[in-house]
Amino acid sequence: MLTAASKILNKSALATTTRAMPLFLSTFPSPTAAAPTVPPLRPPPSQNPGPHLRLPPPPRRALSFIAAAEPAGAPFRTPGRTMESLATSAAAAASAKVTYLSQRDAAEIDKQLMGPLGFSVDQLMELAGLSVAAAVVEVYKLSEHTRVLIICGPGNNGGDGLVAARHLYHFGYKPSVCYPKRTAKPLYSGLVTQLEALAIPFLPVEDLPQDLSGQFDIVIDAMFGFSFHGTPRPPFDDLIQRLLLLSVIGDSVKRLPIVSVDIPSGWHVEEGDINGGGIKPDMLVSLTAPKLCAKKFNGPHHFLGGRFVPPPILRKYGLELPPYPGTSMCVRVGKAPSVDISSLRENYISPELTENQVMPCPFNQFHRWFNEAVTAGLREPNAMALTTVNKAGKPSSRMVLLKGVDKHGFVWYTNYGSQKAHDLSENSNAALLFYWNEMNRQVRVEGSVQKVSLEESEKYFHSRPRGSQLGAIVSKQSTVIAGRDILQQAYKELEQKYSDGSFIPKPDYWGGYRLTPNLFEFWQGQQSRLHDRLQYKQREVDGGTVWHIERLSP
Ligand SMILES: NC(=O)C1=CN([C@@H]2O[C@H](COP(=O)(O)OP(=O)(O)OC[C@H]3O[C@@H](n4cnc5c(N)ncnc54)[C@H](OP(=O)(O)O)[C@@H]3O)[C@@H](O)[C@H]2O)[C@@H](O)CC1
Ligand SMILES: [K+]
Repeated sequence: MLTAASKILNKSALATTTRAMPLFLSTFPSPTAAAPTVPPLRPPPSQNPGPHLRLPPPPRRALSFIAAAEPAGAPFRTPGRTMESLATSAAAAASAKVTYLSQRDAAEIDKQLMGPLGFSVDQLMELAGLSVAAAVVEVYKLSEHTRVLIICGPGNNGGDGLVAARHLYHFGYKPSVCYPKRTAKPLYSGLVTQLEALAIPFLPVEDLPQDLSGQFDIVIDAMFGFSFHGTPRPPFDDLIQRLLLLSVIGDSVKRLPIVSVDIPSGWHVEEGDINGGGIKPDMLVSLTAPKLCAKKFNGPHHFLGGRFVPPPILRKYGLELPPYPGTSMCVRVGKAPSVDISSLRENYISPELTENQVMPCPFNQFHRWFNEAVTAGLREPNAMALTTVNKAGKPSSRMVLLKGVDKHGFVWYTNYGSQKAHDLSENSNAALLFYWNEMNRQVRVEGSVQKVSLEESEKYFHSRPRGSQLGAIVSKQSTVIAGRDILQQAYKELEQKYSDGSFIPKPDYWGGYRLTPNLFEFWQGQQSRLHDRLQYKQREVDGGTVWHIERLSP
């Protein structure tokens, strides 16, 4: 779904075969050659919403349930129904009110979902297990927590654990399952068969060591959910003892973390850990809505999963739940624990970047990585930090969007009155930085910057949505303004002026820049900080310019 420019460049990138790298590489075209117009480069458009689903009319009992639950009041907002930005939903989730369910209400909701509301147990279990796996991934990085033991009980809580095991396997973890009391129902035997097909080991209780921390990096407690009552019977009493042991082995940082599904097993569903002698999970993934015992959970990570609660249930039980971010299957309840910044570290696991794999031409190598970033579905892979330096040597950086790239350089558009424009008029040297976090990749580009032709700027300006065209006119970029309303007022006036759809002229103070590179560096994060850094620098050879590749120490 790349636009013309990148398609053309993709072709040239593809045409250049990967081969053993000679010391001196492809000739760089003269930067003085007339720069062609660079057609816009855009990340793929968001997916089409697709055809509207036509739902069959609900059965009569569904209608009566929904009608009974319907209040006369204002429309209800379903948590997670809107696609909020991560920032918006993280702020909303941290401050959201949360409703806690009694054991009776939890069981009743379960019945209504699987009765009048038309869900099947398989469906809900699949979504519940996926939520658990998604929450685990958010907190326990694969690189440090590969081996997961999932202890499954005899009911649906155990079923959630079996589903989570399958998803964790597909996410790259190494799950093992302890499932001592199997339920002879097709749903459960199907889940077991699915795990067996993935060669996931099923471990008998007798084969589990007393101290689980030597063999596993996480334990998922999927023994009992909201139907638990009394005190745990064998063999679960023994398994709970092993989880209890974990809280006394190692300190809170090194301890084997326990993730409880819906309820910490052995806890009273409403009262929680009554005698204080129960397990102390590090993470609780509440499903549908937290149960009353979750009020007593004081571990660092409380998540909510089960993104399927329809408005009739929300209304009937007056449920207030945090909004799910974006397309996520889970959301954190309350604030995230504060982190020690110095301890934040990622152990990168990536394919090696070697001299004989990279393209001889850095533009082609850039295109290869850019296309991979697009294919990986990264958000705004064309976002880049632009650093400029004024004549006094004072640097400044900001993010801008790459709008075109070819062998003449990297193009972006801005306001010619902005600070970066002032800096560039005094000093044409600049640096670009692309950071593709999810791929452990970074690309640095350095070079000199010139304005693109008026024709190129005009062409791009008129390819933008009309709202962006008006926004460019409204903003006298980097000047101090008294408030946001000034922008909104000016925008409104312009919107009115051009409401007939007439041509919006490009303002003189808006246009493009092109950075012509003299250096590229491709960085691939690796384990133990032994990162790959391949630098391309220009060299003069026989009157021509060639790119020379060197490996830099990480
Ligand atoms: N919408 C929702 O709500 C969704 C709910 N979902 C999930 O379902 C969970 C509820 O599942 P559930 O009702 O099957 O019961 P659950 O808690 O797994 O355990 C029951 C089993 O444990 C047994 N047992 C009980 N006490 C015991 C004891 N002291 N010692 C030993 N055994 C004991 C009991 O045996 P019994 O006592 O009846 O003989 C029975 O076999 C819920 O928490 C959530 O995880 C999701 O899948 C989807 C969406
Ligand atoms: K549990």
